[in-house]
Amino acid sequence: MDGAAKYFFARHTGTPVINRLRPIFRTAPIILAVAMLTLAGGWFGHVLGTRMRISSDRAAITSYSDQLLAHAIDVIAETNGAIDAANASPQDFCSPAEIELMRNMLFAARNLKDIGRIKDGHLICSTILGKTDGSVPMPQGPYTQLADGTRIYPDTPLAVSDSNAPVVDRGNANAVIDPRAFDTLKDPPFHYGIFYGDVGKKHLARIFGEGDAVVPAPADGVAWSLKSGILRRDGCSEASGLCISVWARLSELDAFSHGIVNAIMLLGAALGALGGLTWVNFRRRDQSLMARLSRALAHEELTLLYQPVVNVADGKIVGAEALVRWQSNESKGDFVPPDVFIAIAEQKGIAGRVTRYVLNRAIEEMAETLRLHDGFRITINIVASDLSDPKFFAALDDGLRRGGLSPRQIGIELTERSTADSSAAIEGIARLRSRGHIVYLDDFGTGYSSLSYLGELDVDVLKMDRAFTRTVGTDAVTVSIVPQIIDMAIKHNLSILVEGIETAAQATYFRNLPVPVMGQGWYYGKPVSAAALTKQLEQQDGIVAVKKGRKRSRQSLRKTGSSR
Ligand SMILES: Nc1nc2c(ncn2[C@@H]2O[C@H](COP(=O)(O)O[C@H]3[C@@H](O)[C@H](n4cnc5c(=O)[nH]c(N)nc54)O[C@@H]3COP(=O)(O)O)[C@@H](O)[C@H]2O)c(=O)[nH]1
Repeated sequence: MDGAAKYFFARHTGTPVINRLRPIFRTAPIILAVAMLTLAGGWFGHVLGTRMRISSDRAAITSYSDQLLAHAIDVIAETNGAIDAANASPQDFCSPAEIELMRNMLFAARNLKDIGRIKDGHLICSTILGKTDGSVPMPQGPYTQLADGTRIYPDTPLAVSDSNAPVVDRGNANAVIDPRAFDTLKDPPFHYGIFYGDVGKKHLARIFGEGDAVVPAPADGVAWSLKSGILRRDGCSEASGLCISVWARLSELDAFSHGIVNAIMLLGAALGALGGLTWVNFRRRDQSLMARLSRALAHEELTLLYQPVVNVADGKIVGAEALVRWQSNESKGDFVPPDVFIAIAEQKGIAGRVTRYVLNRAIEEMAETLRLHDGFRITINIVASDLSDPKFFAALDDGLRRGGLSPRQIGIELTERSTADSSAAIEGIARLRSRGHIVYLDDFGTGYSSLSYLGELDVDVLKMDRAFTRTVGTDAVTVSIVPQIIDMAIKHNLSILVEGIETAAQATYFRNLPVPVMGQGWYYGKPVSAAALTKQLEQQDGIVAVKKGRKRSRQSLRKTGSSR
């Protein structure tokens, strides 16, 4: 295809467009997720901030309401006191002596404007007017009458001036409350209404405050409401006969609390964004690790080390565990620990590729040694998914055939974790054993299964986790579990491989057990290369491979009497 044809083909199949859109498809969901988390964080911050702000606004309103109530109690006490004293006056009705008496009472009061005597709906005398001609009528406006005969006239035009004030009368006396009695307590943006009367029967008159005719709801207590951006508190006290309503527009309340809400909202948004970016970062890191691992497998960058397994009785090597190593070429030769990349490979579904890689490589590197050392065995670690993966079983068959090995020479290690789905594990283990492989239960005792669960898993060897080995010779509580695990293995007719033997004392402890055990650990040898392990075996068994594919043992050579 020439250039023009290629261009035509590409154009008409839409490839360049898709290629150009690909980064958008890839990044759009990430941007969307981060944006959503940012918005969710902001929303959460806003809700939290608003709650905090409302609770602080409530505290401010409550404190203001308490001040008003305390003052209202004084005002009402003075009013009632003056009316009662006038009614009980020992002087002649509206005599100069009685007017003098009332004037003295007025001077002593701080919140009253006038005190008077009334008869037949007319003011007969008062502290300000003195004795009238009897033609001054009592206020004609609406009033609230209480059970004891008290009448409350809210905001009444006064006879003595052109101002309005609340007037209370009872019996033959009345008192005019100073209309500015609450002026010193005015505190914008708070608004208030002060009601007096019979709280229990909700028979109340507004004596002060703004023209909100709504009578507070609670008989004795407090009610809050938030409507149309107005926060309102209605509080009543039956004992004083007073109800105080205080309200304020949220938008006018303390600018500082607005600042707090905004700050918390921004903090929430920032935390949401941070969470989103961290998630993206982890995802990218996992994905890039995954992509690198995939390339490393394709380029055969992963290597193997082999850790000797010995017969504890005489220290002779009877096997080795293949352990994968990854020195990533792409990140300046960084070592990535196997438990890290195996876990991610398992999550992303490519752990099976690692298992098959390790199996193939181990057979490639160790087949000759395995053929020469009859009782010697290499074990490989597998993951849960391998137990039901046909590719794994095919790779086993293929590897054994290529290496000319018997299945007993390739042992399979699976962890307690991979046996958690017990029915698949039981089936997989049975399949491996029926093919002649020796199956090891790794990390035994670390928690995924109980000791009794062992009976269900038909394995050959129990690998006791090094967490228990470490306790030998110490006072750790778990040391008591070691004999229990050994007993359990004996009871189930299992061989025992003790992991992590690091000291001579530990080696002695396991050597002195009543049953023979295998051991693995730094005391016997750290993981080494295939060549180093082969050398150790050659030294141990006196067997060497003859170069260029002619493989014979010294022993067999000695037996046939031939020399090199
Ligand atoms: N599925 C696969 N899992 C694998 C493979 N290769 C390794 N692994 C698993 O990764 C985990 C870590 O392994 P590693 O870092 O290789 O550590 C092994 C030994 O080096 C270490 N060890 C051995 N002896 C001692 C000792 O005396 N002290 C001590 N502190 N550590 C010691 O133990 C690890 C082997 O453990 P185990 O497998 O339980 O026998 C580990 O879980 C590996 O299984 C792989 O190819 N596939």
